[in-house]
Amino acid sequence: MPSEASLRLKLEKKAKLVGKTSRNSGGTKRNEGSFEAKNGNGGLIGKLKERVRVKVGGNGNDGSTGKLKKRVKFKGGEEGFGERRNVRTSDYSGRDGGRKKRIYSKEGEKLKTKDSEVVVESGKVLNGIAISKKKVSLKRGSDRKLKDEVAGMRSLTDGGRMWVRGKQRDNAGSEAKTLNRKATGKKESVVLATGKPKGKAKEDDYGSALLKKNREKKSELSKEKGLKIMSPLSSGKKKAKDKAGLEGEDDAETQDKKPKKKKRIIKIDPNDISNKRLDDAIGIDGSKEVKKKECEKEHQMSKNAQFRAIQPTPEILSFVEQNLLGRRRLIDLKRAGYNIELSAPLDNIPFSSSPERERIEENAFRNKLEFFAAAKASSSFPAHNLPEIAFAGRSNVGKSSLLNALTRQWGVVRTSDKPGLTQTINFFQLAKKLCLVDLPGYGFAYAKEEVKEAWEELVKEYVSTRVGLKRVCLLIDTKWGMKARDYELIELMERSKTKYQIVLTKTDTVFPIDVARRATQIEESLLQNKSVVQPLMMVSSKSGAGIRSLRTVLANIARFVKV
Ligand SMILES: Nc1nc2c(ncn2[C@@H]2O[C@H](COP(=O)(O)OP(=O)(O)OP(=O)(O)O)[C@@H](O)[C@H]2O)c(=O)[nH]1
Ligand SMILES: [Mg+2]
Repeated sequence: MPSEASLRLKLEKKAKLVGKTSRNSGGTKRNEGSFEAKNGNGGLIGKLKERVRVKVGGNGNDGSTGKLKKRVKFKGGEEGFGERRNVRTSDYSGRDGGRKKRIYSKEGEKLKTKDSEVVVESGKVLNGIAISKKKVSLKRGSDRKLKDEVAGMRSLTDGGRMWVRGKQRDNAGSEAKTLNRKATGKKESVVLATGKPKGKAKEDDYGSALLKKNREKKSELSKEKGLKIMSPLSSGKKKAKDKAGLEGEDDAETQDKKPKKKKRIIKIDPNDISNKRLDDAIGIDGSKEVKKKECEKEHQMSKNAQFRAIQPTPEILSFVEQNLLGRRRLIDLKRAGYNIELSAPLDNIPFSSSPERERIEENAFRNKLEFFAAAKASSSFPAHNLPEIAFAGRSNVGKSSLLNALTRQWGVVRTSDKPGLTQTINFFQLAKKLCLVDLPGYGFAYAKEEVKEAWEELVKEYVSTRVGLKRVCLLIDTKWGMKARDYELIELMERSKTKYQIVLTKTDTVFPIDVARRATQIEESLLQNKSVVQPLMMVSSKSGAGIRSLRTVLANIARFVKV
């Protein structure tokens, strides 16, 4: 019967195989068969299926003594098997013959045998064989063949690719090439690198059959998964190739087969108010507030940059220099002959000739400054029988101080570094010649909102309705410039056709160039205004700079005004 004949044939084949295996374990033949590799001391048998088993004779010529098996597990590379694979190798020590042992080697760990040492250098390699890793170093010359066996194992696990290291690279490499060529042919064969330059790997029926089977299985797998089987070792090189565009046709096909990732496009529904978008909400860390602050800072910076870009007119620059306006060192003033012990030293007129002094003494400001009325409401304003000059401006700008500086009568008008000291309209007269009016300030002040509003209303009423008001000195802090409330008052005075003159105060707090810049800036901003009186004045009640000039300008009002 044909079935009996085939059974008999199979039995005979098995019997043959058993005979060969026993010969190999004895170490008499070397590298015979694709799955057999032996060194001088022992045998190695590798089986590549889903698992690869390697037996290495640990000590002595009898390979049977070293039968301890280890299991090496590694994951297939990205383009590799795509599944876990097990590799079994024997323990190099060979002491615990026949007993299986699972060893997970770590990086740098040395696996010692009696005659050899295997060092795993890096990575996830879990055994001294280090199939998927870079370097396996072996010590002692006698174990060079073991190294070859390891290389042979690599060749197996690389799916037929030869991987030979060391001195035998050239020879073994050539062998590998030959055998690879064979493998690509119709008759598939698998070869172990023997490590012997002169030795030639021979095919074994059993081994080749196994490998063929294995290859078939792999190819089936790869077909199923649409992936090319590659070892983890070769995956790096493969990537490099991919980059260089050296991909073969097969690879290109494989790439084509890979499903392309679809880009997720998130559409925002403008009508959806269920969830606020990030832009609409204040971040948990207050990012919106931070952004706002940054914007403000940028704006501020740009404003400063704009201010620095102002080119002062030559007239203003010369005025600043002549009147020693701006921040000056007291030592310089002392050297120039000014008495810095006195208030407003620059108004001392130390080197003035007597006619000059007389002229100053003659004007209205030489007279005694007298307080005569205070008003909290328009109804309590005093009768207007003198030409009036009012001093308006933000709180703490230096209105009261300027009155003292102009008359050089310190202490008549109360001043304070606390904004909001003057809370009523205070009327002062200079010997029945001139009336000076100290107005409450507007803007920030230490007072209740309703009280401040009342002041503002009172000031607005005064400057727009007061009969006999000849000029309003609108005081602006040189450092800060014009603010919104200042423009508000200007608008009001423009409407009521009240004459006003801009006076920059506290010029001693900034550099001379900045005094000139501020003056130029304000003059330019008020070019269209009709009620503004030129020139713009610059003073410092502290240093006395510019006080004389202002005094002269204001004294002229009194001189030419007939009440
Ligand atoms: N450095 C400097 N400080 C000044 C100058 N003029 C006034 N001050 C100071 O500024 C502060 C406010 O001065 P005041 O004259 O009270 O200001 P104000 O405009 O009357 O203030 P309110 O009455 O609150 O509206 C005081 O501490 C003064 O010493 C000046 O020209 N230079
Ligand atoms: Mg005041």
